[in-house]
Amino acid sequence: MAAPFTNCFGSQDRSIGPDPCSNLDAVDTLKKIQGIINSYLASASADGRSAIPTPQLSPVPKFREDGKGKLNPEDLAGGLAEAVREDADRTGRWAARDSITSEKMVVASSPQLSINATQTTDSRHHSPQAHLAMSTNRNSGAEASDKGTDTELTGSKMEPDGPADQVPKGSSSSNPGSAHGSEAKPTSPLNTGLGLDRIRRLVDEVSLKISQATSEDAARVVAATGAAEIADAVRPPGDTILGWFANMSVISAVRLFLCWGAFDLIPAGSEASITYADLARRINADEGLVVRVASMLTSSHVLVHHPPSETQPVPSLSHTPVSLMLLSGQPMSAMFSVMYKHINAVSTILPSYFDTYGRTEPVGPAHIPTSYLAGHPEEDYFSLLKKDEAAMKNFNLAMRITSRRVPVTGMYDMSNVLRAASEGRETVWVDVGGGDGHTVKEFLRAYPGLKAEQCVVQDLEEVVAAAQQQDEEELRGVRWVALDFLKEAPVQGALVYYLRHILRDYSDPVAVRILANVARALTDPAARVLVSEQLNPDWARAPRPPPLYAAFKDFSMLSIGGKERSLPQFAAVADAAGLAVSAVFRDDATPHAVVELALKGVVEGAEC
Ligand SMILES: C[S@@+](CC[C@H](N)C(=O)[O-])C[C@H]1O[C@@H](n2cnc3c(N)ncnc32)[C@H](O)[C@@H]1O
Repeated sequence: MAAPFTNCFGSQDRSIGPDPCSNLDAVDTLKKIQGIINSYLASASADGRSAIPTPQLSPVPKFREDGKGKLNPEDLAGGLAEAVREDADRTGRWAARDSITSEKMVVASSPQLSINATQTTDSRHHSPQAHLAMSTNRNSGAEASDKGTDTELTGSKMEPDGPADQVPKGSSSSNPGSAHGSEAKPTSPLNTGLGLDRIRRLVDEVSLKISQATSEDAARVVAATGAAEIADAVRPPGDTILGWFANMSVISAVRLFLCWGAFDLIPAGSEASITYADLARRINADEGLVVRVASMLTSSHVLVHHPPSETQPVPSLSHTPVSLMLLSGQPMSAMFSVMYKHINAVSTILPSYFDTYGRTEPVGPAHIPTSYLAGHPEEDYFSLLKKDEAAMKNFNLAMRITSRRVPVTGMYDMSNVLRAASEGRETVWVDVGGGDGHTVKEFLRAYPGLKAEQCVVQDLEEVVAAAQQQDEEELRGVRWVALDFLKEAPVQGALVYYLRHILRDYSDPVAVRILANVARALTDPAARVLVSEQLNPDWARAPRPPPLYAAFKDFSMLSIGGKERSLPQFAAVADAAGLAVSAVFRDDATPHAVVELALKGVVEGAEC
């Protein structure tokens, strides 16, 4: 590993943030949140129920089954309870299996799944029984930890039974893990999510997770996620839906300001602002219209509103750290355009897409929602992108976003890589689908022992040509090689083949094709393929719903025919490509991980 340094949390920092010891103290912030929640809890009714009223719904017929008429909700609660009990049993087994995961695991047997490259459907065929038997790697050198697959809050594995108030009426399940020792209170499905137990549990979870965070950045992610979850638990249910409308309006206003170039016209200095009138004049719009659109952005804290004052007699607008990320040329601004298309624009055609292709997961690479939206369903995502230079440029810029939620370095144990580099190995690192080289750059920065000359970046011809033109100083010496990873093997003989955010763009059959091509380049038994992506639990059987960020990333992948995967799903595609999982390295604040693969037969215990 690279020389660890001690951060303000007194432990090895695993994140490369601009300022891991910034002024925000996540622990203090959490204490304040706790104070607010505690005063709320103190004011809640004494019978243990939330002070938030249960919504009064119209008496519509609810549970119909094949036209056989209404089911008795009481019976349903009993039936549900039974189903939940069975599920809890299964869940318990899965949680137990997942809880033996450690920083580094060795696959002791190959997966029970098989996928062949011509298969046309994917995850629905994955048997829940498919699993990997795992044991702690004696060579890892990393302290074993019982982290669950997700370390963001909702996905945590701290309490496998899930919140007590998610147990439907009639269930005998109790809540032995509650920090308060309270028994699960029977609730009707209508009351789900409104109980005090859930709030107490969330507050405890946030506290615990923050105390476990290894860096300020990681603590911030956990505190922010936790605060949002607590807010969700406290919020009156109608407000939740009204909140969606507000979010839709914020997105629409951001898009208008981006299209009008309005963010760029606001001066960026800390004291600087622009009057509404001046902004309206410069974008050729009515001032009244600008005020209405900008109000969405000031009320959502994207921009700051300055009322008339003695020094500034006319009202004006200024930037926040959020709007500064939306300036032209900023990766997050470029990502907004990508996500707007993948999520918002695609949502307008999704029902028609599934009517046309059937309600199945897209298998791609062609006939995916984004190509259907573009009116060229026969094209795949990247072929369409290649034809639009501006869109391609925007996409590559978007890939550069740096966020603690999508880490690059800090997860993988680089000892072997650095040893090979110091021994003068010619080709150490090949970044397959490495774009403009921004991830290689992060590795070169974080691990000076690795030399640019020992690295190769491979991508589509157009992307490589554009990257070479940029001629970035930090990337001088890196070898650029054009390749189509759907058809060709990368350069042979490297120690590491690194695929970050590649497999998630594709369905299983296509992912197998890519991995099989990479496997053909592995000439050295020590060679490893590193898949750096989100690692999901089996969401349908997980004790808790996924973290919102994890869920949205997977959902947005649907529009390009891709998906985020669980470890058994990664193992299955690897197996079909002649590879096996040799180790897993998890991030400490997000579900991101590096899944290490080796040729089958060279991994300890793996079947040939
Ligand atoms: C989602 S981006 C990931 C980029 C980079 N690895 C990262 O983590 O930011 C996918 C990358 O794969 C490249 N790509 C797409 N199709 C490809 C193909 N058939 N052959 C080679 N590269 C391809 C894209 O140009 C893009 O750079």
